[in-house]
Amino acid sequence: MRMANYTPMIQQYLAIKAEVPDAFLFFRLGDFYELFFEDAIRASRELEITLTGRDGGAAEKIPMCGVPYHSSESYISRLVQKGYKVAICEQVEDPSQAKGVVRREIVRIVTPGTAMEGRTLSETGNNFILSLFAEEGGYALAACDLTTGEVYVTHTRAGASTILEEAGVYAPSEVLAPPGMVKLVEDEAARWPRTAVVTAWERSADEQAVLQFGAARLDELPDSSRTAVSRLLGYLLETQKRSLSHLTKIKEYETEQFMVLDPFTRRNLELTETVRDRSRKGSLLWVLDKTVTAMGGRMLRRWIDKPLVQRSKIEERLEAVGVLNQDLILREEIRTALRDVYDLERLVARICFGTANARDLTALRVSLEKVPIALQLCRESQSQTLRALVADTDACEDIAAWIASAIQDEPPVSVREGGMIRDGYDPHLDKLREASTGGKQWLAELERKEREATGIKTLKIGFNKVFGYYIEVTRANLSALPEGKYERKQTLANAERFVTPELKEKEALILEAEERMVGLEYELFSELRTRIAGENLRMQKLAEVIAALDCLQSFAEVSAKRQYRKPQLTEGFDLQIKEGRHPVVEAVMPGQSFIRNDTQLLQDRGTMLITGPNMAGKSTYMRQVALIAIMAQIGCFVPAESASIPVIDRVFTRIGAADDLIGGQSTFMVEMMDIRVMTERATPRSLVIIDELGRGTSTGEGMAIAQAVIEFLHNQIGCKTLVSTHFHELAHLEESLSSLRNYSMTVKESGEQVTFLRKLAEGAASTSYGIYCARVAGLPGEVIERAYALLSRFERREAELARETGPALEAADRQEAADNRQVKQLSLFEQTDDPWPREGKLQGPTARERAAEKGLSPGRTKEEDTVLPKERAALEQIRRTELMNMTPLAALNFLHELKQKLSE
Ligand SMILES: Nc1ncnc2c1ncn2[C@@H]1O[C@H](COP(=O)(O)OP(=O)(O)OP(=O)(O)O)[C@@H](O)[C@H]1O
Repeated sequence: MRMANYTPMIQQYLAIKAEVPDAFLFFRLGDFYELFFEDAIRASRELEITLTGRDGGAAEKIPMCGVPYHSSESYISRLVQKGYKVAICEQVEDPSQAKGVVRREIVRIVTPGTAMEGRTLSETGNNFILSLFAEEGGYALAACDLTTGEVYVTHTRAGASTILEEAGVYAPSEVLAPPGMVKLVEDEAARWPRTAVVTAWERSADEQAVLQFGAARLDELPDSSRTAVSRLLGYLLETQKRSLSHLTKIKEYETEQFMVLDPFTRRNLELTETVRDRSRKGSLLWVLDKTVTAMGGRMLRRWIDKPLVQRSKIEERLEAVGVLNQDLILREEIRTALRDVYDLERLVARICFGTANARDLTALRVSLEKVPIALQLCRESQSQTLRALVADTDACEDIAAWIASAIQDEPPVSVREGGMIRDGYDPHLDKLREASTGGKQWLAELERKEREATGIKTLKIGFNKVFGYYIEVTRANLSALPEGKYERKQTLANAERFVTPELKEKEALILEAEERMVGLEYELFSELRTRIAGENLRMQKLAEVIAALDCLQSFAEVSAKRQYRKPQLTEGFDLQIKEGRHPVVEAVMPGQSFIRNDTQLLQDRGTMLITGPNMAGKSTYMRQVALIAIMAQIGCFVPAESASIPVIDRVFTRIGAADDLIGGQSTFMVEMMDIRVMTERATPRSLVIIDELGRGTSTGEGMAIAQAVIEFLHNQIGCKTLVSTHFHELAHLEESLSSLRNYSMTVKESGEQVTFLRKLAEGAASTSYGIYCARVAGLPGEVIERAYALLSRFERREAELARETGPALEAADRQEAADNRQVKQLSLFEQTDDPWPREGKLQGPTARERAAEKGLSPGRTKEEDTVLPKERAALEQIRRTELMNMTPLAALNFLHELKQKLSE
């Protein structure tokens, strides 16, 4: 690009654009923001706006597109929502005063993590920007929501995966990372619930950090956390280019202070959004959220994201929920008072940011006026927790009074056109107002006098922006106007407009008063806004109390509405639930149709192996146990008649296999990686849930892996474990693993009909009803009959074979297991830094290989010798196919293929 040829303005553009190569530059030109060159081409595509060209001094026209200044916000937020950054470049001097090109500067860079308004923000969710930092032996994370002023920081020695896992909990929209970590973060971010822009960033703002948070506070933080905060602030200041006075408080926490829930578990349990369409509806949050304030809604989500592990803290919450649950009137009064409380956190942030208008101040006043009622209700309540929560709370009544005395009840949106400040607030403003009102009276009087003097009844005095005040006379009456005194200003179709020296003189006075009034109002408003901004810490504290109160009442409300019961927290091992229900499945089912089930995970029976056909309710049951534990630890009542829950340090789930295809890895590989993480991290205080382990590989291998994993969890870790499997052959484990118990989801068979009872019973299921499911899915009778015939033949063969070779095989297996268990299991889940363990390590010898070594042929039975190979293949295909996951069309195609193969 040859700069020399460009006009001075384009040269200015290029110089500014060089400062922000990774952002769209919105370049202010009069009433438009213009984009040029590559930015224009891309923006026209992204925003669907017309691309034009402009002469810029070079031979070819420069690509250009633009958006009007007054509607720019929606365009900016559309780009930001798509993950782009937008730099806003304004004219910073009065064009009429400028010599040469008007001076322009970037006044703010809006990025996904720093958007203060627009569609990027949801009212019920935070918008976090994260800063990660790594140094030898430690990792730190600082998180900030600029719209609410929250800043959190944590650090860990546990490794990158722990900090990345923690990062995911924030569902950030933007992450700053040291250049060396960017790739790692991007890979991890692919699993997060929302898209995050990852920026390489290393510039710190150490001095500003001291000013912002105080040296003493920063000194308390570990070095790595301090750097993460400082870099975050550096980025915020560089992009926002303004005061961030609402960022004052850093909240530090340890990851171990909360129950650990890895990203898979969060998703699988559908804590805040569903797996299928990522909607809030259908999630645990959706059921539990009865909050009435925006900040309560956000806090509830954080509570669900981070269940507590400190029993006393959980019990504090449960105590308040208990009182509010019992006392309907108190709960209703609190809800009513809170309903009128606006989003204090975001109001305060806008006030500090300097973007709040008079309506925001009114909203703050209305909110603050309701707060004392809510606080008083808590103070007088039976709940120790509620009383402690509000004990030292400052209701900020003085701030409400300031606003009440200054701001009109219904002020305009604009802060530049007056009409915001009350009479009596400022003597000078009152004087100007009097002058202006006096002037208007004078005009009315003049109109009356002129009508009298001329005898023209329709004569009137009006105002427009170009000519100011004028006297208007219709054409028909012009002749009645005396000569000399009236100066013609404007001619309309059937009227003429005049001015008189007297009118001109008064006009100057009136307009000057109005201009000064508007200016003065803005000054008074800004001064008040700044004064309130200075009190942000007090208001942020209050907002937090209100949010917590809202969450507690929300738990109480939902617990009362859905007949949840208070769980008993314990320090022991045993987890017992009587008549438990799944909170979400129950909520979407009509009436009382959800079938309740008990759970007993005790010291001597801590592993439940659940068999049962597809659709019997195994997954629902296992999730229900995890959700009840989580609900208890966030301090909510639980959907059960009674529940005794030991504090659980981590819930690990592996549920469902179809939707975890990341980076081209097979579902099975993903499953094995998850299992590896689990074997590394689970402790005796963990709850492990594994659904359909090993279904992604061949039956023999799948079963072998399932058994090895169950044995490992049972023998090496001793955690509470729920496993569902379609390998009903695994039921024999009950004999060798002392704490394992078989359960099944019962079904009722009558004739050819199978009814799912959804009731858990002790003992294993005898069959998996796969072919029954195939029938329900609509496969033709011919195939079903053939499948049943083959199955019974296989079962006969199996029984015969077991009689013939069973004792020898079992003895060989037992011997081999005894010899190799330790070695194999350890190599299977060997701790390694390699995130993708090599296949050899994962799989171990197959049943077939082992059998071959021993000269046996368990994988190739007599059945295989008697059944035609193509029938065998077809049968295997039916066995492996997940019919319930198929569309009717896919099932039909599948059938068609089968039939073709069989008739070949
Ligand atoms: N306790 C219950 N009471 C009433 N309905 C239930 C219950 N449990 C499950 N269901 C219903 O049964 C359906 C199937 O349950 P679930 O997915 O848990 O079965 P599953 O045994 O895990 O089957 P699959 O192995 O095919 O995943 C659920 O969608 C739910 O509607």
